[in-house]
Amino acid sequence: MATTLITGMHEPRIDRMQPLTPPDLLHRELPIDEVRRTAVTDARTSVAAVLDGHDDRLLVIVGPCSVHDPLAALDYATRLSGLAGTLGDDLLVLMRVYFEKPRTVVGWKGLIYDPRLDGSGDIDLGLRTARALLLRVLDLGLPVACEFLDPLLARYTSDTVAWGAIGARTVESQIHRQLASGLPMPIGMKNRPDGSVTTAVDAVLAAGAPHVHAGTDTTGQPVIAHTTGNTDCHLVLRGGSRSGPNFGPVAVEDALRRLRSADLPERVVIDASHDNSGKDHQRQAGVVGEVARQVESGQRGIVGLMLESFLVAGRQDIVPGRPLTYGQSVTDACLSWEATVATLDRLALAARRRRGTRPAGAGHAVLGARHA
Ligand SMILES: O=C[C@H](O)[C@H](O)COP(=O)(O)O
Ligand SMILES: C=C(OP(=O)(O)O)C(=O)O
Repeated sequence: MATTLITGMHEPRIDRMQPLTPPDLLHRELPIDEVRRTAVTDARTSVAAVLDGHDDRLLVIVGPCSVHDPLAALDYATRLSGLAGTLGDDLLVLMRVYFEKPRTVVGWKGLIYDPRLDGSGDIDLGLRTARALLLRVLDLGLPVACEFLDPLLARYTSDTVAWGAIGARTVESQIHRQLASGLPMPIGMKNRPDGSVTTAVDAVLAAGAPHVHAGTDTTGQPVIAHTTGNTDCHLVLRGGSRSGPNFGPVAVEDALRRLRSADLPERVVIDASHDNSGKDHQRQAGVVGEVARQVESGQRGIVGLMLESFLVAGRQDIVPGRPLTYGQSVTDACLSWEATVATLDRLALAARRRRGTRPAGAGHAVLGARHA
């Protein structure tokens, strides 16, 4: 399909256009059967229950910064599904299976955009590879988390996803807030890269409201979409380039206060990576330690954590002609598998200890309330 060129266009800055398989054809080629569909629906319900405080486990979204090698991702998923089962009484574990990378300037944009990692940009192959991997991860019994970056691509994979993110670079975009308002899973809104939490609170409010927007249906046909609003949206604290980390008790209380003032449920997910760790993977464990202390001292506003983790610690550059280290990130630096196990054990202990603490009275009374 990728070789057919679309002709007759006179766009001076478009070199060429190629057809892209519409979502429904890809769905037919790589179907989500009833068993997987039920698993995704159940996982979304479980995530919402943790967000609402009806389930006292911690939500943990963990996995590579980006998938670049489906085999290594599946290897990781196999290990994580075992660990998720062992810790399942205390943690609700989802795997980060991220295929779209929002870049600060330029760089490799993820497996969907460039599955060969060589700039050839075969998005058709990327979507096929991504969907096939998502189905295999589901078959391991592991729910999946993704970032939704290009609204046009969301329908290719959204039926497999239990938790979605709107990233720091797009959280201020009305287009992404509209998208989130119609998506069927809970969506985490990240604070802006500079650290603005207000922008993400605004995004939670905006996505909770109904919208009418232009989009495409699963056949690729342009449509006017009328959304109902997504009340499972919530804040993700990822630190900021100007304001610094925001995982400590003061920053967490400040975020919860902002949510309360906006009449939103007081709940935050904390991203241990990005500007909370200065993108230094070794510092993620320190962030988790601090967050675990808050959780076990009874902080119920912290409903979950995000970790960037892969098989091998650190990161590597994509260099043409140089083989890549198996299981190591090609975007942000990740925790090793061994460090991940220790980190998740620590979080499970914190969730257990929190069960033994008394819920704070007035402060968290709105936990569990659904935003109208
Ligand atoms: O999570 C990945 C990166 O933080 C994000 O895509 C931005 O990366 P960049 O600043 O290297 O472009
Ligand atoms: C790009 C990411 O994060 P952020 O939007 O917080 O930079 C990510 O989680 O992959």
